[in-house]
Amino acid sequence: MTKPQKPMSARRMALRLLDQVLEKRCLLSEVTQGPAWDAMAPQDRAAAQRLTLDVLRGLERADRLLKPHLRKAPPVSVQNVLRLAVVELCMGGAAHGVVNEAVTLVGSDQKTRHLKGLVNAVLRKLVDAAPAEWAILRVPRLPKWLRGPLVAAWGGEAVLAMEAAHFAGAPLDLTAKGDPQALAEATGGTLLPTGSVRLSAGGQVSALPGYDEGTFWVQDAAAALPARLLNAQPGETVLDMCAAPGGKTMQLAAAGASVTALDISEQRMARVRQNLSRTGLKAEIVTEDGLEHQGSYDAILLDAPCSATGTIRRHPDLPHAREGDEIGGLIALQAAMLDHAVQLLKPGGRMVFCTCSLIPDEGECQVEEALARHPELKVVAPNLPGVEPDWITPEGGVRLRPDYWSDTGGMDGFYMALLTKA
Ligand SMILES: C[S@@+](CC[C@H](N)C(=O)[O-])C[C@H]1O[C@@H](n2cnc3c(N)ncnc32)[C@H](O)[C@@H]1O
Repeated sequence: MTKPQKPMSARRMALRLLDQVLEKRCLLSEVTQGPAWDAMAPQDRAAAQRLTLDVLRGLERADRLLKPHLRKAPPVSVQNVLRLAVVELCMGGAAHGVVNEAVTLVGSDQKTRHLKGLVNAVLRKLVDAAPAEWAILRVPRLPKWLRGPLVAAWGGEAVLAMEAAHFAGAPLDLTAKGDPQALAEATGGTLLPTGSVRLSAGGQVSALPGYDEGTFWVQDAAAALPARLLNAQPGETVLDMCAAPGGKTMQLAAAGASVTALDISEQRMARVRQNLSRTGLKAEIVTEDGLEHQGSYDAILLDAPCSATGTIRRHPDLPHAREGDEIGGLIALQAAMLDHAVQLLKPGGRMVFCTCSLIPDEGECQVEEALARHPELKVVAPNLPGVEPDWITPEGGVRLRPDYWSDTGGMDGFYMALLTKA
């Protein structure tokens, strides 16, 4: 009989995740699963995830602190041990424990054991001065593949502000199934002008009052706006054309609409089912390619697949795991889905097109081009509480950016437009 394996420690798992993101270019969501992950206690999984996110956000600073002490770059797995240790030291970790743990981690692998002395020496040199130096280094920059297009679209100053927002990370935003004021009071959160409830990050979501009863779900304040813009009415037939994991499906169902939640991915659809079951909300589930779907709806929400570059505050793995080469294909898919959604919409019906992208080709340009292809479409000016006049774009959509609301915790980058079909 094989002996059951001891669950991995949070640091060891964080290193494995960093290797997979930085070497194999996987997204964290693709690798935070599997037997080793499942075997860990929930608090260790949370700690591993937090350490990984901290290192990815601070990677540029960690490398700048390490560089003067490394004549030659060690193997990536050892670099990651050093990066993790530096980030922990600079974020207030106890020096003795952090250094010992790093040396132990390098020593436990036969291939890197010979580098224990180097790791010990480098970290001991950094222990005293690193935290103060860390604090004055520049805010980590986005990689070139993304920074270039963003500077072209929004200007250098705005991109610096976005990078500051990415580095700061994101608070925890909730959407209420019912009264948001009551949710804010029950959870001790702040009611935001757009109707979401904001809490500081770090708490255990499932321990919040009302979680088991399904009185809320986690959803960034920006991501909660497209469904509000669609303003589904009780009894209306609404298609959520890219539904998983279901944040917007739940909003539409909570509004009393008769919702069809469609997504191409069966695996992701499982999350929609879980979310609906926890919140006691109802939707018809269809697992299908949206481009093949047939039907006729009063309203459609098209939250199209995109580069997700608006979510880097919460997913700092994305700029490291991607290089932008998939964006051309995504833009073509978004346009095809928009065209198909127009066919599925009843005359007089309305549709929200949205993407969690910061790249105008996936937002503003899509709507401008759809208006040219479909003379029967018109943009309706948004009329939503909390939406500031500066956020409205020339073609009539809403542009949200991570550097907005900078004093109160920011928001994801998003684009959305409400369209009606004559
Ligand atoms: C941005 S996510 C949707 C997020 C979701 N609306 C929410 O609020 O929770 C995009 C989704 O599009 C789905 N998708 C990609 N291509 C699709 C297609 N051809 N038809 C339907 N869904 C598709 C992906 O599986 C993914 O779940």
